[in-house]
Amino acid sequence: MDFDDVAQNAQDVSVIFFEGLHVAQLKFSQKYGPVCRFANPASLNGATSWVFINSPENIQHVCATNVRNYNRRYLPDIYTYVTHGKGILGSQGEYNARHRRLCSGPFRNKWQLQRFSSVVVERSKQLVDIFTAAAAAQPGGAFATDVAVQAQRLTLDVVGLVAFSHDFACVEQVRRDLAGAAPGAGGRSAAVLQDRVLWAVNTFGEVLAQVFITPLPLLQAMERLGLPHLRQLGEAVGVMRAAMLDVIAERRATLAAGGEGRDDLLQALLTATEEDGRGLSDEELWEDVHDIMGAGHETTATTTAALLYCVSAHAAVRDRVEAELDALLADGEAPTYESLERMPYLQACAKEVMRLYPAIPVFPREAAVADVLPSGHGVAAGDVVFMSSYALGRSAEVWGLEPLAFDPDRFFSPEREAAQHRFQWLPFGAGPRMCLGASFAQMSVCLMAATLLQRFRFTPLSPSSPLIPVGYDITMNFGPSGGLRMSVAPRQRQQQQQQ
Ligand code: HEM
Repeated sequence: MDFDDVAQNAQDVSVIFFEGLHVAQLKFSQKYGPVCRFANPASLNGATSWVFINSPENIQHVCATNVRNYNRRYLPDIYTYVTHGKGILGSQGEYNARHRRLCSGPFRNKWQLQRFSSVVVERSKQLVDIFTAAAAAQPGGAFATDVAVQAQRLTLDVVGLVAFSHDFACVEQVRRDLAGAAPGAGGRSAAVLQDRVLWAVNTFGEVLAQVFITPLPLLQAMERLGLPHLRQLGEAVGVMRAAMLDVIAERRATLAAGGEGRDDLLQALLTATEEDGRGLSDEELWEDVHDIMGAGHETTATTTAALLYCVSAHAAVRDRVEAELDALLADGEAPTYESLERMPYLQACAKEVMRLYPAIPVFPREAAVADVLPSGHGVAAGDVVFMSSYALGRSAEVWGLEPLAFDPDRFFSPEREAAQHRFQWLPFGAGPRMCLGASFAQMSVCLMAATLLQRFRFTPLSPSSPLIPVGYDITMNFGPSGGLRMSVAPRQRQQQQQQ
């Protein structure tokens, strides 16, 4: 079947470049239907065309039925430039599959997840204590803060502890922040940065986003000219690499001396061996741990912040979440891994948040050979097939009328959930390159939100609209509204309110 040709006029190109691929994908599906072909505007990687698909049936074909033809993730040239095909995110084929196997173990294993859940809850409780003190210090018993910044601090602590038992102590920074200085304005506020490693983590993400679709020859020219972007990127990678190699050397020395190991990702990787008995080199180890931190930190933070916002901005939803938490947990009792499954409504809220605000909005693949999609549209060898959880999540064809309404019952009502296609809710992507931290992320987001919503009521200040105006660089951010500023006040348990 021919494409109802072809999205490539100047207006369409400007949507891609100025509004982003995720918005383009949504707009093109509204304008041209669920499949459209786009002559590659940047000639990246020599691919012939970009094919945008936005229907669960076609996505199922690419990510499951004929996945062999699409098992290469399309990677912008900057990835190859930085990672040289190493790490999990920037690699392909057998290297990627091998490293995914090694790294995903701890994030799937129930025992490890349970252990990681205590890290999440302990650090969230520390934040609760800090918030409680900050509220008590205010005459009105409430204070205002950028919840996106605080969620970023919380998740950076959690991911550091879980990945390599390093405590960034960012949550402690919240205490100092609330005691005096004005709260930071955005997700990457300078106030978050406590040491050079944190500077490096954030600079890495920022610069990567700035040169995201710059083709390789241009990157090489920028390097020759010594432009600041790439110099900063190189410096950030150098700082992260040196810090991580120190941690690895220290841990290897402890193990060699018969010292006690740790229950973290690094330990799992240090002791992992391939069938041929070979372990990972230090270089391979640092790339993998770095990727897990990079992929897991901001994604989990922004999702948690968006969840706190959405629940708080919808009074009826907030009342149901509070009722669920108060019925389940006694006064002062912290949520646990086990109690999560008895929070179906909060879990439904988290899913609804990820439908509207997926932290990573697109997941592209390259076609190895020519193929025909279930819709009858042809794909040529080398085409890049773009799929977008953002466009899928906001599609009226997929979700019915009012796709932008925040309605957690889509995932709470068994009948409504049963009517959904298996490939229509995909915030973690799908297929062999799907997010390997999905279970850990869902658990962390819900446990952090439960610990905070159990004790506080959040009131959105800025923005205050039901729909959050989000932006995307590599991952989602709240730049368009300058953060997620909310007032935070301790709340009474619902039973107490009724007395
Ligand atoms: C709410 C939080 C998160 C969201 C929404 C999210 C989403 C995603 C998405 C959409 C992808 C690309 C999938 C694809 O191409 O099909 C991805 C990849 C990845 N994610 Fe996550 N992620 C989250 C948290 C995490 C966490 C906590 C970790 C680590 C513990 C993690 C580790 C990874 C890794 C390593 C990859 C690359 C996989 C590969 O290239 O083979 N993510 N994530």
